[in-house]
Amino acid sequence: MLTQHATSGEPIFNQGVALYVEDLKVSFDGFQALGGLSFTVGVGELRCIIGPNGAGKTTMMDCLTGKTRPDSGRIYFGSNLDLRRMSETNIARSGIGRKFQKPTVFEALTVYENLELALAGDRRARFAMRARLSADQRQRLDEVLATVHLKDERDRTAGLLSHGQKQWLEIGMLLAQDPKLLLLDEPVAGMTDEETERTAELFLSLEGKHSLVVVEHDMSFVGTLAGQHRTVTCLHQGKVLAEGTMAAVQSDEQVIEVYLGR
Ligand SMILES: Nc1ncnc2c1ncn2[C@@H]1O[C@H](COP(=O)(O)OP(=O)(O)OP(=O)(O)O)[C@@H](O)[C@H]1O
Repeated sequence: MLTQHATSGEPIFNQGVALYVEDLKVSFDGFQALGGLSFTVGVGELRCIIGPNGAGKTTMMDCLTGKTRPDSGRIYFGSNLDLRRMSETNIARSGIGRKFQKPTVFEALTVYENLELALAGDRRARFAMRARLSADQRQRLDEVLATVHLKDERDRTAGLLSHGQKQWLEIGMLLAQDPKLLLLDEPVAGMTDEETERTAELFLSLEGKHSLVVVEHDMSFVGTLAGQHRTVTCLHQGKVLAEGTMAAVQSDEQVIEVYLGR
């Protein structure tokens, strides 16, 4: 790890680590939401984070995006960027995209127009016109449409999409900006079983091209994502309680005690 870290620019992934979190602590009015959280996510890794309500998952995501400032600890993106010293804007520009639980697409615009806005980078820019896109950009959006299963809905008003399709559109809006790290907060909440399955396929198809951190309570979805080999991290009281394969975490006595139940 370098001793001098930058506060803007692109992450350098020369050590195979996309995200490095060490001993992160956050308190709200004396209540400790994160109590020494440490974990790393590899470049191109798909990592699921689970844990009971109040475990600190959202607070952790808020620290990664600069929304919440930790009291102490370290967060590095790549080997060079010190996220604790970066503004929310610079963190987003460096390639960290976050999707919140509730979709926030522009309902009155078409699917394609939503993607155009995302590509423009500034979601307030309501005048991003199709004609202004370069051939490369149009190709990129076509690829995104295919990736998020919305090719046939391209000219549909976003407000008319199903809940699952709106979630995919929002993921597409993130992908339009080609983030290196995607943070996804309860992405399948409220989805039908079929939509959930397709979302798992989508995330698995993104593995390797992006690093993904998925916070989710739906254990069957987490099981599909984790398969036999990927790492799952279980948080409890603002710390890592257990980390390992799905099978290992699911059979961990402490995880059963505080989260999965008997
Ligand atoms: N702004 C805040 N002010 C005070 N307490 C907060 C604040 N944000 C979070 N907390 C508390 O910190 C703890 C961790 O909350 P957090 O939302 O990070 O948990 P979580 O793991 O995301 O839970 P859930 O699964 O319910 O979303 C909770 O006890 C919560 O009440």
